[in-house]
Amino acid sequence: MGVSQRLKNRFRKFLQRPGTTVNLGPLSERLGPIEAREEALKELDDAALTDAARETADFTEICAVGREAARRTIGQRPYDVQLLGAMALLSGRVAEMATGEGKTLTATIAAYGHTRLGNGPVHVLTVNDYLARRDAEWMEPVYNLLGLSVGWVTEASTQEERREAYAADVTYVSVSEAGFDYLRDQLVTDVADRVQRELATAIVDEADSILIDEARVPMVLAGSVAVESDPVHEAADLVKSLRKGKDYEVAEDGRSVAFTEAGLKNIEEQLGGIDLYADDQVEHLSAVNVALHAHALLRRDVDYIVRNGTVELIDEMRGRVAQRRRWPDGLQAAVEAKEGLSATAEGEVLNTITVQAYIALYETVCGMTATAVHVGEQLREYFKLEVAVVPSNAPNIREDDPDRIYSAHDTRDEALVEEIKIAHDKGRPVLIGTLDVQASERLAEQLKAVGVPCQVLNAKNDAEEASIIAEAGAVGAVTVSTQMAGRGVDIRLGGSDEKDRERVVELGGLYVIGAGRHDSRRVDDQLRGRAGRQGDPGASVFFVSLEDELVSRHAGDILPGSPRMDMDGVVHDSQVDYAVEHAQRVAEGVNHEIHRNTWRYSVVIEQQRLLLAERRERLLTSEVAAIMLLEKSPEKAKETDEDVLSDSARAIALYHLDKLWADHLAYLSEVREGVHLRALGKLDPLDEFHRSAVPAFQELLIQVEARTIEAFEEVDLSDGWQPERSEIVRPNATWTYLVHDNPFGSELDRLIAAVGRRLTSGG
Ligand SMILES: Nc1ncnc2c1ncn2[C@@H]1O[C@H](COP(=O)(O)OP(=O)(O)OP(=O)(O)O)[C@@H](O)[C@H]1O
Repeated sequence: MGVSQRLKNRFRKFLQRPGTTVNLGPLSERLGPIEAREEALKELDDAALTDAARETADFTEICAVGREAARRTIGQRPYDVQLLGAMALLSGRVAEMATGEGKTLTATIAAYGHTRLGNGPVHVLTVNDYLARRDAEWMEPVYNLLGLSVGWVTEASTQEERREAYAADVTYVSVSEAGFDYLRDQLVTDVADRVQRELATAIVDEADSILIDEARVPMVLAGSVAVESDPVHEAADLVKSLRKGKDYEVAEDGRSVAFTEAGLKNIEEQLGGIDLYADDQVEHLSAVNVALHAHALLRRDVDYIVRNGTVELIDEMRGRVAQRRRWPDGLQAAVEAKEGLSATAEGEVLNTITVQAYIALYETVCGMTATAVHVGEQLREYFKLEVAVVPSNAPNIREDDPDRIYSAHDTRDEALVEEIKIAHDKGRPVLIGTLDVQASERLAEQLKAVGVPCQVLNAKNDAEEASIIAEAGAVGAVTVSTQMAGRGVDIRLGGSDEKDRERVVELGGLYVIGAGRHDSRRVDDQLRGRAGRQGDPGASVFFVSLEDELVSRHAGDILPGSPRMDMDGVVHDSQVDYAVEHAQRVAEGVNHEIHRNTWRYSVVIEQQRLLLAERRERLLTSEVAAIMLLEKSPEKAKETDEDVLSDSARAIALYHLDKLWADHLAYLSEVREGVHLRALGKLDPLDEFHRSAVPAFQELLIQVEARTIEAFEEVDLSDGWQPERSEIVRPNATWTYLVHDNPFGSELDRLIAAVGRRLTSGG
């Protein structure tokens, strides 16, 4: 039986797998013809191969040529499953491929293919700068032999470097840098200042993470304006002296906190005897509520760390510092105040777009990840993307043990340390995934106490994390990592050079232990996937405590009072197993609901953005503004020199369009918060939002014209067009950031909750 036949048999099994929505059968039929081309392509010299690469526009030939180019340049002949993945990407799917299957090379063949199919330029969107650069540099020889240029962008790239990178056929860039570049390009007043070309094809790496988990994250471009004093910052001092249980109560789920009557009175007195619920005290009420949240619910070293005098957020999903992320402004300031730091400049928001809306701007989207099936439905709902499950190259022989569940943290931690020590004493490499930085550090201490040295990979040393994780498979290595730190880096058995591979194989391969289940099964699966790559031996297990936040928050009420345990304190109780699974499902459901809600609100904004972008493009690249002025302000327009009219009309119209859009975005976010108040009056908040957003946008379009005419009539054009003499002052400095999820809902949600509590308690 030939290789292709064996693979076909395995594919057949795969095609029956539930959740597989795309039939890979027809694509796998091409593997034979691809292989049949191999010998002939090997005969070609490099120049002839490049010529061949430039000629084809057919899946079979694209894969055959791509395979030969990879073999020749980086010495890796793409496996059949990689070609199958590449074809899935070429047909606009999300390919699910296990960790270590070689998605980087798969994406390269797909990127090449997309350019051949006329879908270029191609952006490969990564989760971080490190991977953008690494993958572009690694794959460059392959691209070059295929006759393509490749570029990469990181946060440190200059304008010129960015423009050059985007001019390449294929560009590797983190999704946030790409989004920021888009936002900046939307504000240029000269076409030549743009860095990106059209958004044609996006190949999304770690697709579930970017398309689902990060989807609702707004990317923000702000311009410098003076920092105003922030009442929230002042409120931080007020809440410092409050005590839990007396002045405030934290809800069991740890996600909300409310003042007690005594606490409120205390605050009201400190504020000089005001009534916080009086109509004119809304700002104070909201400020002290936010301050209380920062004080009582956000934990240093779990939710954020303080480094170099600033608050840096820890990304819940990845457990590492989220670069340049902020909470919504009030909350960020409250946490800064809590830590005694001065508030960072806030600036005026010039433009913002969510990751999801940015991705939607591409003509063609496809992606790859190890964990797509679980979010298959959402990928279809939000991006019309289907998942294609690509079988692994070698069968997965990793042993996934059932969870070990303990009733309390103490017993769990003891057992966990013991388990690590036993494996370590034999020399078996162990990778432990913890839920947060604090847990990592606590575990490291506990391991040290029993004489087990370990490497801690967390938010605080992310610069080195790639090289540390690369060695996590070495003999005796113990690596403690917060969730997905170091993602995308290969863990080879026996160390990165595979020096002691045989010994580690004998020991059973990499042992992955989760110190608690994550909020999503996908993240658990990603952790497990660290072991058992390419048919390597390996094992995984999760050590769960019933005191873990996930379990107590979402399944506290269905846990049996006294679960059955064995002598070692391990719980053996089907009801408990069920509760743990249930807790994770609930957490996933909550996240999905939040995502859907944000999305429903953003649909109308995104339609408006597209309309506005079209209008802006016309202003920027044609004479529509001048023509409009000739009609609406004929006297002055006619007596103005043609070039001066063209320049001034364009600049003035663009300025007002951008300014009005920024104001519109601010207005919409106010409306969005405000509509929740109206929700109390039983109106549908989404309808209400539309009722405000639609006319406001129509008004904006009218205003752009009106203000342009007005400004044109006022400006002195006697010495030509001199922007500095006009009212047009564009921000001289801009910066970008991501808005982190507000973990507690919007400020107004909380306010309503607080008001609601007060009403229901008869206050
Ligand atoms: N066809 C091939 N032949 C030999 N080695 C390969 C081949 N394809 C990929 N590799 C190697 O496999 C390793 C994993 O590749 P890669 O990092 O692209 O995997 P991945 O699927 O992206 O994994 P992750 O999910 O961790 O990001 C790399 O070291 C790469 O060099």
